[in-house]
Amino acid sequence: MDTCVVSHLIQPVIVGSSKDIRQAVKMCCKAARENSPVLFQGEIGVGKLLMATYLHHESSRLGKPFLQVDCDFDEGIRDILSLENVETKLRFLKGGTLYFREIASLTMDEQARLHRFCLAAEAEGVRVLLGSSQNIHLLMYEKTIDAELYRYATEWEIYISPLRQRRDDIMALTAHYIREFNQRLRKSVQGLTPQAEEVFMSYRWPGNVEELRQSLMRAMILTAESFIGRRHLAESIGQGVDQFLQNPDVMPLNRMEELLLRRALSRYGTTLEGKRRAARALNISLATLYNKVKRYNVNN
Ligand SMILES: Nc1ncnc2c1ncn2[C@@H]1O[C@H](COP(=O)(O)OP(=O)(O)OP(=O)(O)O)[C@@H](O)[C@H]1O
Repeated sequence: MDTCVVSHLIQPVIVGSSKDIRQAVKMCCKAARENSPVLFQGEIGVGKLLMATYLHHESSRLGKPFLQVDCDFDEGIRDILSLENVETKLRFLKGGTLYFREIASLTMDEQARLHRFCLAAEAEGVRVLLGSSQNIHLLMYEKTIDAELYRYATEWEIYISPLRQRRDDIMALTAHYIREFNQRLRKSVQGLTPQAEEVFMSYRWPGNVEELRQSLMRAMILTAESFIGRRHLAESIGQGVDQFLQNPDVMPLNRMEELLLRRALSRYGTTLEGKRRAARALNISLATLYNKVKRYNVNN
C-alpha cells in the first residue's frame, strides 16, 4: 500500500456552529463508538475527509494509523484492491482506519472489488470509511454503482451540506483561516472590509470550504494592508473554477463535468429556457442535464 498517504495525526479542528455542522459532528461522535462502515457524502471540498479524521480521533482507534486512499487519483488503486496478500498489506493498519475517497469514481468492476476489499479489511480489524461527492443514491437509481457496495456503504451515512447552505459558518471559517495564514505568512491581517464581507457572504462557493481557504490564501498573499478589501478578492475569489477553465490541468472528469455544468448554467440561467440552451451548449439532452443538475446539486 505504498501509494497511499498516512496522515492526520493532529487533532482535526472543525470550524462552524451551523445546525448542519453540529449535526454532522454529533453523528461522527455516535459513529465513532461503532465499527460499521460510514459513508461521508457532500459536494467537493465540504469537509468529508476532515470529518472522517475527526471520527477516527473520537474513536478508540486514536493512536492507530489513519490511511487515506484517493480512488480518483491513486494510480495504484488496482494493486490496492487486489485481494492478494491482504493480510500483509493491512498489517500496519491493524486497529486503525482506512478512508476511501471518491468511491463513485471507480468502475463498476473496481467498486465490486472495493466491496470485497473492505470486508477483508474489516476482518483484519480495520475500520472502513468511505467518501463520495456524487449522490450515490442517484447512482444506484441509475444503476451506475455496484449494488453490494451501495448496500455496504449506506449502512451509516453522514451528509455534509454545501457552504452556501450554511452561510453562518463563512465568517467563522474566514477568521480561522486568517489566523492560520497570518502565522504561516508572517502577516497581521485583521479581517475583511465590510464590502469584502458582503462578497464573501453572497458568493456561491461552488468549491465550498476548500475554495474559501484558497481564495483567502491568495488574497492574503496579495494584500499588504490590515484588512482584505474587495479589490484583493476580485483577483482571488472564484478562481478555483475560472482558473481551471483558463489553464486546464489534470483533474477528475466528474469534477470537470461539474465545473462545466455550473459555468453553463450561470451563463444561460436556470430557467427552463436557460437549461435548454445550456444543454445545447454542452451537447447533451435536457433530460441528461436534469440528471446532472440533480447529481451535482447545482440548482441551489
Ligand atoms: N468545518 C471545517 N472547519 C475547518 N476546516 C474545514 C472545514 N471543512 C473543511 N475544511 C477544510 O477545507 C479543506 C477541504 O476539506 P476536505 O478535504 O475534508 O473536503 P472533502 O469534502 O473531503 O474534499 P473532496 O471532495 O476533494 O474529497 C481542508 O483543508 C479542510 O481542512
